[in-house]
Amino acid sequence: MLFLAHMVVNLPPSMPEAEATAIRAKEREYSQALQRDGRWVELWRVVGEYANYSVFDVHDNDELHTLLSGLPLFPYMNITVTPLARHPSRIAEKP
Ligand SMILES: O=C(O)C[C@H]1C=CC(=O)O1
Repeated sequence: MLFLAHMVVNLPPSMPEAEATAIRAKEREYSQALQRDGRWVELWRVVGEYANYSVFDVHDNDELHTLLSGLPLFPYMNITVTPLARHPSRIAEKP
């Protein structure tokens, strides 16, 4: 199942820079592992915002929830999830 996720990151200004840097490094490692295993299919920065649009390919809602709630930045994110279905007018085929 494909899902679009909009993630907005709000790190508290009071968070020490070293802590913010460490959590961002963990987030990068976590997200790249999921990209490598094919579940995090797209990752795009929203221009001018500390936010992204991502596409996930997972088995079900529970898997997506587990994956999202495991994000190191999860406690500092607002996430909106939209389930996706194939558009009937789409030409490009993806397996
Ligand atoms: O930077 C972000 O948008 C938040 C998050 C998503 C992937 C990642 O590495 O960090």
